[in-house]
Amino acid sequence: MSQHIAGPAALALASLSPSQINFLQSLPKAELHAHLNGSIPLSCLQELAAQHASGSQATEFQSDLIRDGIDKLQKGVDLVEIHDFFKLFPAIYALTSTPDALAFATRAVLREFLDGENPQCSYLEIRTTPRRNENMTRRQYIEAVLAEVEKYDSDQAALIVSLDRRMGTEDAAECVDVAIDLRHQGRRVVGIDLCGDPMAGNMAEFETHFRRARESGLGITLHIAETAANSSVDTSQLLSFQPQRLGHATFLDEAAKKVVSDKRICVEICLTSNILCKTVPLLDDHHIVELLKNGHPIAICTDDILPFRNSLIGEYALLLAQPPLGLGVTEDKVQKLAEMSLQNRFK
Ligand SMILES: CNc1ncnc2c1ncn2[C@@H]1O[C@H](COP(=O)(O)O)[C@@H](O)[C@H]1O
Repeated sequence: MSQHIAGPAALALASLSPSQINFLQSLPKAELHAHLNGSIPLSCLQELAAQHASGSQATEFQSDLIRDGIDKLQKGVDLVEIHDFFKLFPAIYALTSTPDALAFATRAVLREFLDGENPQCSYLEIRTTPRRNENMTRRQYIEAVLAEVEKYDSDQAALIVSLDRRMGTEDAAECVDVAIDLRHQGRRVVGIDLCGDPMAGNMAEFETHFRRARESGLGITLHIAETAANSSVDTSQLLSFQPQRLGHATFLDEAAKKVVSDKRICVEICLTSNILCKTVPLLDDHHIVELLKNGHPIAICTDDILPFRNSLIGEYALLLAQPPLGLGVTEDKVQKLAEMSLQNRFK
């Protein structure tokens, strides 16, 4: 594991015995909610920054943006609230703006999760939002990432294409078109996600895109009710897209909770992310407590290991560690949760 971990996951991990750590490392488990550009190892980003600085095209504005962004990530981000989180990405995006740089970053992310003596997981569904710029089309973006994903076995890695809540309908349609087309060609695109600033966009406009994706056999996962400000209308609109999985689902109202519970929709749980983005004050207040009590399907995930400085083993340590550092879940139960994550992968 090369990623430096810090914060709640690191404290929980440090409190475990060597045999508990061995237990967590040996558990087969799936990482189902990891954003590509939020999961780039810092050392890889620094290498991309060095290449960028030596390139002739670097403008002063971009160089300052990148230096400032890397500096923040290196020190460890301290978010006042979730909206600060999204401001981290322009610097990262400046470094992953060509197919080569994107492929380089994707290789590093895949290695981080899947390679080495103690890989973080046995199966990874990496997700990313296709960007178009002067160097690449959205299709070229997806193909650059997918080519790296497909270097791994189909039981190890797959791609989810993310739509951003801020996307216009034509851009969203283009992403879904490419995902469907690649899937029809037998390529390893397994799902469509909806992510981005939780307050942006009109979800009614996404209905047609998710219907088409569903009808083509792609899995659907949606960031939902990530902040207290997300409305019931927004939440019920998203549930009408018939997702198989939900990201965060922190602030579901009672009606939404009933739908999620009745349909046993898997919730992708990102403990460190929610605590650092301050949507959940303490581990004990996290909605995982209720989901665990109800035996609801969940998958433990990292979200963005670059800014959150966590790891999948660290997130599992938050389950196993004794309170107040962790939730004190038994090994038997942790094992079942790891199995559950594998059962909820997209096909
Ligand atoms: C903290 N919780 C979150 N909530 C919502 N969206 C998030 C997110 N974490 C990451 N993203 C989304 O993923 C993008 C980065 O990866 P890709 O460029 O797609 O690979 C971010 O720009 C944001 O839109």
